[in-house]
Amino acid sequence: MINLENVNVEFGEFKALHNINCSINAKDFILILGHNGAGKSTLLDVISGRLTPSSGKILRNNVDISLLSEAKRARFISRVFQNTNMGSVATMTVAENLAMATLKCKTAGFNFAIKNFPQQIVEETLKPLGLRLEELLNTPIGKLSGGQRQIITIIMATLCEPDILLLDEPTAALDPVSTENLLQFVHNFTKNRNMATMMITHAEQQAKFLANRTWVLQKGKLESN
Ligand SMILES: Nc1ncnc2c1ncn2[C@@H]1O[C@H](COP(=O)(O)OP(=O)(O)OP(=O)(O)O)[C@@H](O)[C@H]1O
Repeated sequence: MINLENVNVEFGEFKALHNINCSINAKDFILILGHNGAGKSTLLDVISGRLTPSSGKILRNNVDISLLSEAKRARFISRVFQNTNMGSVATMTVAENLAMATLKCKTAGFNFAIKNFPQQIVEETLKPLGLRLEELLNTPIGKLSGGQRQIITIIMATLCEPDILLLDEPTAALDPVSTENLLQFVHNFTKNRNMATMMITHAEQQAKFLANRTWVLQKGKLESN
């Protein structure tokens, strides 16, 4: 589905990614491990289009997307950051944030989206979680706990059914119990979807039950693939 061919990323003299070759298939759950500065976020940056490779190619279904903008790739590649402020708006309610996320796949405006709030998100996604998040729809998202907000952010990132979900240390700001809950949520949420997930984590032991593949980056090189 997504293939990286001989991808290099250079910042001036410094080479952050060295000749990366890998493939990401539908339904893969790939853990990305590595020390600080190993190149993990840079790898997600180059896949999401935040960075353009210095050389090499990124293919989606055999089409070269290396020069496609981040905004255009967002239709099929969704990214969630450790800082939930980057994926949701604190002062807007949970419902407004979810409605806003539906706009990514439509041409309608925000007023239309909020007036036509998709109840199916409540019935099909929120209620089955059993976390009573549907009771918080009218609460500003900034008032939720870090774990609750991260769950809503991940749901928002997947409303347009991307091919691939990129999770950049989604548990980094969470306590151990919230980390367990979030990982369990991610497991339940991703397993029945026809979507690949790549997750950067420093919580390898806790997260390894999620993954069918584990990649380790070391000084910009992909050690296991
Ligand atoms: N815009 C940039 N300009 C120069 N160097 C950069 C830039 N972005 C990243 N780097 C360098 O590239 C290397 C890889 O950074 P990256 O953020 O990908 O590491 P990481 O594995 O995600 O680390 P961490 O676990 O600390 O988040 C680091 O040495 C970093 O300093």
